[in-house]
Amino acid sequence: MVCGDQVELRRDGDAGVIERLLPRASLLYRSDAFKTKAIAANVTQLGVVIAARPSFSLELVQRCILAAEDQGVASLLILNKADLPETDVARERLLPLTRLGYPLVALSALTDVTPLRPALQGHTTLLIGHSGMGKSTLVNVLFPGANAETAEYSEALDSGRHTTTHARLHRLDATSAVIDSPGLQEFALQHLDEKALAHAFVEFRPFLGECRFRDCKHEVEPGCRIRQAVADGDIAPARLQLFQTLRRLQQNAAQRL
Ligand SMILES: Nc1nc2c(ncn2[C@@H]2O[C@H](COP(=O)(O)OP(=O)(O)OP(=O)(O)O)[C@@H](O)[C@H]2O)c(=O)[nH]1
Ligand SMILES: [Zn+2]
Repeated sequence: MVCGDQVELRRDGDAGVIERLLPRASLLYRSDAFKTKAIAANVTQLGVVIAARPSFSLELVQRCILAAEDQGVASLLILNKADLPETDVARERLLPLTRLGYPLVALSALTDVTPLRPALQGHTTLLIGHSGMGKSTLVNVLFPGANAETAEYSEALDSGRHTTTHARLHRLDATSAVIDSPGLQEFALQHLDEKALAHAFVEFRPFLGECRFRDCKHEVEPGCRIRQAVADGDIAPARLQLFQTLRRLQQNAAQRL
């Protein structure tokens, strides 16, 4: 069982006995060099916490979104530290994603998180963010008393305590919740095969299955519909490049097994 799972309980005096694990609407995975492990179930929205400072990796943000897409989970860009003057630059760097339709909410966790609240409504949101983006600050403001570890504690995590981190679900109201997982910076992607990976790129979807060759790698093959879409301006070249990078990584991972 993982965080976010839903179960049927049977009452047994003061206790409850888990009778049945209900089917999962989604399941997200984390991974290290050795294995891939389920981290949270039934997430309906991924909240990627980003900030202008320290600088963030656009590739990492995209990898998280792709893992979510694979599970049919929506993504929300949470641009924190909006008080920083470099925020406009960060917003511009995110244009390739907002253009694809991923919503962006800018806020400053230090001063006011209200811009975020409507976006959390009705969702089970899993927060993810690279160290220093302010995810813990945000969780602490949303859930006073939850005591999410801020910077000092995370450094202890980096010194070899990764395995003890686990996800925790905080309820906002009857239909909304936020899952935080200390130390979680990335989801696993390498378990996706080539087809699933291509499908995770939302803008590829209308063209998939339309290449001349069924096993087209969208590389040099004639009649490639995806490369045609890039030429037509329907797919950004950088996104196809990211796909190729991840496809090769995934191929190498498969060969190692
Ligand atoms: N200027 C500004 N600083 C912020 C904001 N939110 C958080 N910070 C600062 O950013 C730093 C990192 O915040 P944390 O909440 O510890 O970051 P985190 O993303 O949880 O990082 P880890 O704990 O390392 O995983 C701290 O010094 C915060 O005070 C904000 O809205 N504006
Ligand atoms: Zn193709």
